[in-house]
Amino acid sequence: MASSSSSSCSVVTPSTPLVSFLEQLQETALQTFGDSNFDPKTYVDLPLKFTLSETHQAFQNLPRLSSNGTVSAEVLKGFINRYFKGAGDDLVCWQPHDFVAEPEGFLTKVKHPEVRAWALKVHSLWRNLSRKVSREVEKNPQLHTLLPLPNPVVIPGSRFREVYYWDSYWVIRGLLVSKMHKTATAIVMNLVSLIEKYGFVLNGARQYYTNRSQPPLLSSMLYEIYRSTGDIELVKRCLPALLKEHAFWNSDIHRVTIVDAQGHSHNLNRYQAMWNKPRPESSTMDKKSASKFLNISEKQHFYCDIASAAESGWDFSTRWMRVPPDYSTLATTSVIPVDLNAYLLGMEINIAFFAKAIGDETTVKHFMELSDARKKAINSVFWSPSKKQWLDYWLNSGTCEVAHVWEAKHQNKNVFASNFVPLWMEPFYSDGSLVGNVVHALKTSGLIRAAGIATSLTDSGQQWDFPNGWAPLQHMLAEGLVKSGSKEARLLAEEIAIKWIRSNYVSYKKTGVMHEKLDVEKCGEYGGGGEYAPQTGFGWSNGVVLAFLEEFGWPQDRSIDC
Ligand SMILES: OC[C@H]1O[C@H](O[C@H]2O[C@H](CO)[C@@H](O)[C@H](O)[C@H]2O)[C@H](O)[C@@H](O)[C@@H]1O
Repeated sequence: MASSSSSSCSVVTPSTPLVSFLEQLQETALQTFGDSNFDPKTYVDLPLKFTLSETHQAFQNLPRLSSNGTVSAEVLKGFINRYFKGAGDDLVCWQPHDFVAEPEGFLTKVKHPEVRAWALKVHSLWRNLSRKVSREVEKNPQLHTLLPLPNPVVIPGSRFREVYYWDSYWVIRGLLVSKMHKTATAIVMNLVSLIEKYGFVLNGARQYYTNRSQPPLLSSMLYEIYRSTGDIELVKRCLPALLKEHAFWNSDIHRVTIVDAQGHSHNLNRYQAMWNKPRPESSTMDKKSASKFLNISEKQHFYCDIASAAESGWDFSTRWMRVPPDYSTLATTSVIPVDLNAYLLGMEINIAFFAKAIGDETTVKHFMELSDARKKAINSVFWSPSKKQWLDYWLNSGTCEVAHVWEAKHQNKNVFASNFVPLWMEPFYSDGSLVGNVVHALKTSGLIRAAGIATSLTDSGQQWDFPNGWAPLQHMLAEGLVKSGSKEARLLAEEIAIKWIRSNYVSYKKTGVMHEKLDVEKCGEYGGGGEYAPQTGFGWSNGVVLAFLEEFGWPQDRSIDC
């Protein structure tokens, strides 16, 4: 069965000759080196030393083995050394000017000496993760898939050697705890520069990420910085870009109309990449996964659904599969996701807030109306009165309906941490009776495990599923609970934060590094699954540990061990 969706996936961003060539190199490298320890992303990150045509010519002239037409390992290694710099060599290490080893007023509520020493270590990791795009990229952009950016960046770490959109939100939350307001502001300005150039914030700052975005949290980054600096000039500078980003997310490809049980129409949004080919950074894998589809349009749909899952940040998860855990039934563009619509509600509320701050009443009125409408849509389409949480909504497959008629059976009854993300948004966390119900639903959901909140209840082998726990999910849910002002909700948030901090601490002590994701079944163990080896560094994990320690502190007499 082809992955089908109600969308045509017909909007496609053109690829560049450089990316297409590097994909060819990636394919050859897989044939030559084999798939053990093979990371396809390495090859599309290689900066060229000479022009593309010289490099291409030399590649075509490589001697092939007469037995099977491939290139020998020795020849290919020699070619790569001669014609390419190393992956990541086009970023230079950078020492942020606003970093100090122990900032004044840093984590005053952390009294436990070991935890405090570790928190200072985590704080110091900003120096390891800070980079500047090298001048070379600006001078010769045609030799690099890395995109030039005006300011220094903070990267997630390891294979993620460029800036990422939604990761940046939790990096900024950590930087604010570290009193690094300038670095935080520089990150926002980089993302604004991407909107000015491409019309939206890219998944990451690479040529091969220009076909999709990621969960839209730029307005929330700006909101947090403004709350801590009061920098109104920054707000004025960023607001036009936010309006442009809002238009991007509400354009035809992302917008879906649902007619609810009472006959009211609601506009909601979905993820949809502007792409119908293998993702260049994982091209060899995507081609293999799509090989079961014989028909070209089925393949194109499948590729679009893969790239759209990457746009969701949840790449990959049973959330996007019509028949979980069968990866070939991925149909991301047929899902209206709860979390995306919660983020867009946040964006609309934030834009109204910024417009108010600068005295633009017309924009305030327009965005208040939009946020009211979205709140109603979230209640009508996603809310489940019996499960007391918000459920993703499946669109009918293979239809071209302009408006979809809501049916209860299309709500995805499976439990995901994303079902609770609306609680992170003011209209929901400030509703006292709703909060009580949602807290009860979360407590009994099965998601809260020994070492944090699980992503889902399905162990599919995909990284955005059980038993993995991800820093952003712990943070959004815990912060929503705290903001509700309910005592019971705060206690639950604190329980989640304590488990998460302990597990991060113990895994750090065992391995000497911070991890991208953790196994919530086993305190102190990092996570796994998915298409690449577990990564370390790690931007959002560091940010969430610092944000949790700032909110909850750590008393001297509380054990930090698992
Ligand atoms: O190379 C495979 C995929 O990797 C990225 O996704 C994962 O890492 C990101 C950076 O930490 C994170 O934002 C995302 O949530 C992770 O799933 C990348 O974003 C994908 O586009 C890419 O295909």
